[in-house]
Amino acid sequence: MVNSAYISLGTNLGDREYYLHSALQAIQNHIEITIESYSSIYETEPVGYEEQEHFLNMVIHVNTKLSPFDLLRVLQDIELHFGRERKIRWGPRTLDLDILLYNQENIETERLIIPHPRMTQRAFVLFPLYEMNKDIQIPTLKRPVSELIDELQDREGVRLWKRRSGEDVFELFEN
Ligand SMILES: Nc1ncnc2c1ncn2[C@@H]1O[C@H](COP(=O)(O)OP(=O)(O)OP(=O)(O)O)[C@@H](O)[C@H]1O
Ligand SMILES: Nc1nc2c(c(=O)[nH]1)N=C(CO)CN2
Repeated sequence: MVNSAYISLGTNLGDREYYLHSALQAIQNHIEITIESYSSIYETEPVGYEEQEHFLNMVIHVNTKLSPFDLLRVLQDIELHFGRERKIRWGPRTLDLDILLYNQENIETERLIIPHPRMTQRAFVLFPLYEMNKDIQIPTLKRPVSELIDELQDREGVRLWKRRSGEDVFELFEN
């Protein structure tokens, strides 16, 4: 069975664009994952731990035969390959790959929680997700992403950085 998943990408250390493109390539190269669509790339102010550089964030939609647990393992291997170290909670990182949604499933285990437990309060996740699919439902809440955006406490600090202009072509966004 082919499953539909949304994955968020984040980076705020080193050559941020290199890490995003490398992660996309590594995901695309996996034989059991196909990237169906990409959001634009957003530059975002850090949330949670504020004494750090701005992030680049984006969301992708993939089809995969992998279970959610196998998908998590693949993403964690890619994070590690690109030098991810876990030092400070919500602190700086070369690459962070989170599973936001997996079909319309609700999973609650020690290793994996889907929908991602903090996604509904994170403008840096909801804006790119909304760009890709305005009607997508968050299964635990049974509400569309558009309503969550309306209710966000803090929607500042998320700026379009590179607009998606083709299948995998990004153009610098001119203000
Ligand atoms: N939906 C999910 N996607 C990715 N990791 C998850 C998910 N649910 C639970 N986890 C677990 O969270 C652990 C910590 O992940 P990570 O270090 O990326 O957290 P973080 O990025 O610092 O913070 P946050 O989880 O708030 O984004 C992982 O080891 C993983 O087992
Ligand atoms: N703007 C922004 N802030 C964050 C991010 C992120 O990807 N973007 N990731 C975090 C830990 O997952 C903590 N804070």
